Amino acid sequence: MTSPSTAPTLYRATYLHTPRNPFTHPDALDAQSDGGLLVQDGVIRAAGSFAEVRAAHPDAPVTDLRGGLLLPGFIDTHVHYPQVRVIGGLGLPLLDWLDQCALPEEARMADLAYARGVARDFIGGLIGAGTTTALVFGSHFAGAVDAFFEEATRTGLRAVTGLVVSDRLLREELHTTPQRAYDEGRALIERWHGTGRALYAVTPRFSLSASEGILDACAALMRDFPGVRFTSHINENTREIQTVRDLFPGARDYLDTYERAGLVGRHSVLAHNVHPTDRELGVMAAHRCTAAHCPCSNSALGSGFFPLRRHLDAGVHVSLGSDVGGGTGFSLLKEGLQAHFMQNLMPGGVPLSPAHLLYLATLAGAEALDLPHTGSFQPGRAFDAVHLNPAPGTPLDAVFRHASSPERALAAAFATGTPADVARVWIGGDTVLGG
Ligand SMILES: Nc1nc2[nH]cnc2c(=O)[nH]1
Ligand SMILES: [Zn+2]
Repeated sequence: MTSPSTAPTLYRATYLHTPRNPFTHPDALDAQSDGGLLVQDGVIRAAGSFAEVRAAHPDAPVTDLRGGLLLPGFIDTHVHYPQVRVIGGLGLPLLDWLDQCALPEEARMADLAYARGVARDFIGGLIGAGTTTALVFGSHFAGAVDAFFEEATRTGLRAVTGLVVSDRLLREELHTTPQRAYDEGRALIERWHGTGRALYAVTPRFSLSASEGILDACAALMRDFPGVRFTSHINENTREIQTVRDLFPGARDYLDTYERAGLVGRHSVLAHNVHPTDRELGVMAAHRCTAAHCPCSNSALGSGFFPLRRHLDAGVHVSLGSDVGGGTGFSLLKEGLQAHFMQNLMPGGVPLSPAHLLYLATLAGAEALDLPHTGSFQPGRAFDAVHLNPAPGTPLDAVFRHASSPERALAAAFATGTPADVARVWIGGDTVLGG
């Protein structure tokens, strides 16, 4: 039995979205300076100019959002739940930062009451930045992962997450065994995968902290529960890469440590990939897996410049991640700007237009996570949206009021927008912030 329909709403706004990929389609950006989106039961039913949608739906009540910009909700494809309270540990390279900043805090997640508070801080931060879907690196503790799914359910966030598993070289209290990794993962999958908006992601932390046995346990979960997603880290830092080489002498490269276990596929999202080989890029493209680019983190931890051109030339799908707390905050506007800066500064960088940045922050994530009902404003998709409406008197407000085109306003939103400019957020048609 389907539930009865609710009344439609016609949103009137300057809106922009990328129904296509601007790296392959030159006219990918759809910008409506006076646009209309008809939403019913959380789904976009009609989209276009306000005049056109109005004419077809003369009786729908109108919500007037003019004055700001309406964008699809942001999709963050790499962000760590237990690290929200340690954002800002600047000045350390990856392995020192893990030892000194991240892992001591992650050990605190053993305490369920603590974890519940962190889950609130974390999801509040995501939604406050306009993020409506996230692939979230979970906790090493199953209770903390439960707490996360509960908070995601309460808030309405579309969340893909799972138990983080490791069995070497971290801290003793963060280690598990292959059998426990499988058993706890299985219980979490059965409880949460496909429940409401929640999906499960099998998550070995990185090969550096994983034996072959634990990677095999991850592969067993992927085999036994088709449809769960996979995420981990790869090729982030040169010292990390050398250590992985030493730990897996039989592997051709870092990717091969995952590939041999059968963990590289259409539902795999590998974060960073700052230092890939050509072989790795070729295999990632062949398996249609995604590289999650985290430019603020790569800058803060000094990991390096992401070779976007090589990914695109090889045909590897790329999405965006904030990588909180190696990253510096939840805003995908800031990540887009930092990606733009880094591509500008590196030899052979890819010039990124506002359309590229919007795509990376929205549809690219939907494609990475295989969530075709999110990521753009095409009719049939869920109404996941963020309304940027800067306070009067702010520089972004001045640009918005004088912008010569919606695309200019979009560029300014990436250049100077922050969570303070997020006025309202919807997920599946429900207002989850503001309103
Ligand atoms: N940036 C980052 N890289 C990692 N590699 C393994 N764990 C982490 C983490 O927490 N953050
Ligand atoms: Zn990470």
